[in-house]
Amino acid sequence: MSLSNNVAAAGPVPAAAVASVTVRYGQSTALDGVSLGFASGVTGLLGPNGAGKSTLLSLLSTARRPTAGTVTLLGEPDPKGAAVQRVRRSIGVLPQSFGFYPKFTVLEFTEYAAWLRKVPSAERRDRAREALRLVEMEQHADRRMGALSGGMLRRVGIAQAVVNQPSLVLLDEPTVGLDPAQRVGFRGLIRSLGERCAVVMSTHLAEDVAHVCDHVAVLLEGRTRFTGTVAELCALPARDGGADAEPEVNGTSVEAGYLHLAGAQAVTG
Ligand SMILES: Nc1ncnc2c1ncn2[C@@H]1O[C@H](COP(=O)(O)OP(=O)(O)OP(=O)(O)O)[C@@H](O)[C@H]1O
Repeated sequence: MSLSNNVAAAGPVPAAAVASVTVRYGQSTALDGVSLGFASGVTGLLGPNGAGKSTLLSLLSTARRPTAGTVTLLGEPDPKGAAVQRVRRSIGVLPQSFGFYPKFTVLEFTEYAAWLRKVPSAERRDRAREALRLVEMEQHADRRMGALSGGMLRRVGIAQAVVNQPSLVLLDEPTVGLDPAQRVGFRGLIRSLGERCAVVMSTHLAEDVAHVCDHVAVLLEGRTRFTGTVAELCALPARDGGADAEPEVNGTSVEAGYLHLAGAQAVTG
């Protein structure tokens, strides 16, 4: 794909990931010739249930390979074998739900994640503490995982995703299940992550996109329906309706832009 088509093509930062892919599950097509690039900052993947967001994230995490097409990750085109292992060390993933042994302490769990990501043993404890500091969970390092609130668990989920100091962080609906105050705090955390590396975040929540994302890709039925800045998404209804007012970028205008593309389908699922 040409970088001029990228979600996040602006600036001199090379793309952390470029996917030009089709994915089929048996007879059904989950991604149909999707071409997207992801660079620094936070890119939101917006789309209704079944649009293909999680499938795209699974390609970017190397958990799945496309049926057709290629995924270039951190400069490595179509990584296989040793290249996959190398690339995985620089990727962090927060899945929609993650398993853990409830008796693990927060620190033990985060160190375990560091071990999984092949962080050298001499560095694991320091990296785990640093990741917990980033998500403001250091003071809870000795608490058992099974005793954490939902919001705390999401924070530890981010800590385990960044413990290997990744260049690419993939977050699958990171704010689901958080109360409004936690969601606001979490958005700040994700924004600050986007200042260090490329973050790709799937979400159903227009408010999250408005407050967190630099760029947005809208997926509908396995196809890319829109790529651009959040302001460009918000401007769509006014542009196509002929109005010349610049809409303010907020959750309502992101939702209006999205609904303009998606017809009657609701953003929240
Ligand atoms: N393992 C699988 N086997 C068969 N079909 C699948 C599988 N995983 C996903 N699909 C199908 O692929 C399509 C895309 O699913 P995907 O989970 O990527 O969408 P999504 O946008 O993440 O949805 P949601 O917002 O509900 O999480 C859907 O039609 C889904 O039913």
